[in-house]
Amino acid sequence: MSDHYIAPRDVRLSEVRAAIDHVDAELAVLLERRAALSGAVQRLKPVGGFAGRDPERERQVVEAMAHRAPRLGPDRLARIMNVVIEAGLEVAEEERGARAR
Ligand SMILES: C=C(O[C@@H]1C=C(C(=O)O)C=C[C@H]1O)C(=O)O
Repeated sequence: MSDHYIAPRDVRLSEVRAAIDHVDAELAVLLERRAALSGAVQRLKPVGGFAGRDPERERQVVEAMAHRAPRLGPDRLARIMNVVIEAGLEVAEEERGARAR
């Protein structure tokens, strides 16, 4: 076997990793867009940011996503979306602080 031999499994691995990189690139764009939309909502609400958190709305978000992501299921999606939502609220609060300065 030469040093340049690439096992079929490795080809497959790099292909699948490339597919993951592609999905992650899309995910990053969607997460950035979601954070911007969440920031817009915070500016429209009477009480925005962490103080205006709406658990019922967050539950609805997860429930809707669970229909589209049955493999992940509602419990894992709730954990994922909690992090995503908190990240959006953090960005909104940082930007609000920057605007106030
Ligand atoms: C964006 C909102 O504010 C917060 C952030 C949410 C989100 O990122 O999906 C959902 C509910 C709220 O906790 C909203 O009330 O719709």
